[in-house]
Amino acid sequence: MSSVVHWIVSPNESLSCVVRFMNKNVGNKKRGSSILNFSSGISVLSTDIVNSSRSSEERVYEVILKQAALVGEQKIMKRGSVDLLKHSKADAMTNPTLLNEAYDRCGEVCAEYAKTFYLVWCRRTDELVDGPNASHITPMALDRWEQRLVDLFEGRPYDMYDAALSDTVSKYPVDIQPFKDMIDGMRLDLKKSRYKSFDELYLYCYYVAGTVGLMSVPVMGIAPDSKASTESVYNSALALGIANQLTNILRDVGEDARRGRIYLPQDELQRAGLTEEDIFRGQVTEKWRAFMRGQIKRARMFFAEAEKGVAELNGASRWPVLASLLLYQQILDSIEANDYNNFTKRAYVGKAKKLLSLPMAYARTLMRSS
Ligand SMILES: CC(C)=CCC/C(C)=C/CC/C(C)=C/CC/C(C)=C/COP(=O)(O)OP(=O)(O)O
Repeated sequence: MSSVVHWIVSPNESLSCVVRFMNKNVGNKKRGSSILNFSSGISVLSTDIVNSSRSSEERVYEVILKQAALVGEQKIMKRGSVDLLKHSKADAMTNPTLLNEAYDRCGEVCAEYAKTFYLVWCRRTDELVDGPNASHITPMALDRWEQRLVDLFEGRPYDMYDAALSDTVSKYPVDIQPFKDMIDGMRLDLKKSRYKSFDELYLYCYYVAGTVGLMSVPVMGIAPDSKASTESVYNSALALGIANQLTNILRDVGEDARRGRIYLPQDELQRAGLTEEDIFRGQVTEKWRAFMRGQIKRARMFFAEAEKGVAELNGASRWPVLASLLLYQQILDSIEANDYNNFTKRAYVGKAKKLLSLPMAYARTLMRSS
């Protein structure tokens, strides 16, 4: 059995969102005060890969504001005692047996693939560009996938998995934008294998992972007694996605280079006196260690930002989120323990450490809620 804890966000909506830990393989602040600070001193440039003069962070913050507004609207609707379920967009799935089966199927997918954290729709999107058929994937296929997304948001799911998500988005204040942005991330991945600056890399991390945080919070819910602004909670959720993705990137430098990809800011590599050839050669030098120290420091800053938001989530979500944060963060420790050899040694967190993270996370969430 690979998983010790299997957490489901909401008891009956059992699964458009599932967190799994312990897999055998797993080797009212406003913007400006937080995320911007992470990158300052490293590089906040206005280089934009989406043909706009806005910086990536501004682009992402607009999505957060839209999401926060949606939560506000839902509160007003509830106060006006409108039964959201009665007005559900998901007319196609009024059959509860079918719907339960749809959620069960999603559960099976999670049980099969999830290592740390998992959303079925995200997995399927990722599979399009990273799965066995990835070499045949075209921008047109991604366009069709996006149309399917729009359809399911409008209550016209295409299959069982879509039906579960369609049901969930009809019941929670979930905005479609992060989902669309994730597909944009896949489009980007098809054509781009280098990142000029951290600003470019940040946008990529938002597309493929920050979006996951934004999709999750409306379902997890913010604690009713939370004093934090909705934006600040979304900001932390975004930070967790970014932190996880940066960690993933740092863990997989060698593996990615063997696929001809370098997900590291080129300007920072240059400043560290490193060339692409150094990465393809994969030698751990003093320059590489110094560069990696800076990258790890930045990833940890995003984890710290994320942690601030955990206490603001609904009680049931705090522990699994914090546990997943602590687990993933330890991959950074493991890169250090490997003396920064992320070319040929895979950084992973051992079972004992993983097991220990669970009660630690539990104790910390108890301390916060008391
Ligand atoms: C902190 C607050 C307020 C809320 C939490 C919001 C959430 C749930 C954010 C999670 C974001 C997330 C998990 C993004 C995915 C990033 C990522 C790199 C996932 C990799 O997952 P796996 O594929 O299981 O990992 P491995 O590649 O290590 O196997």
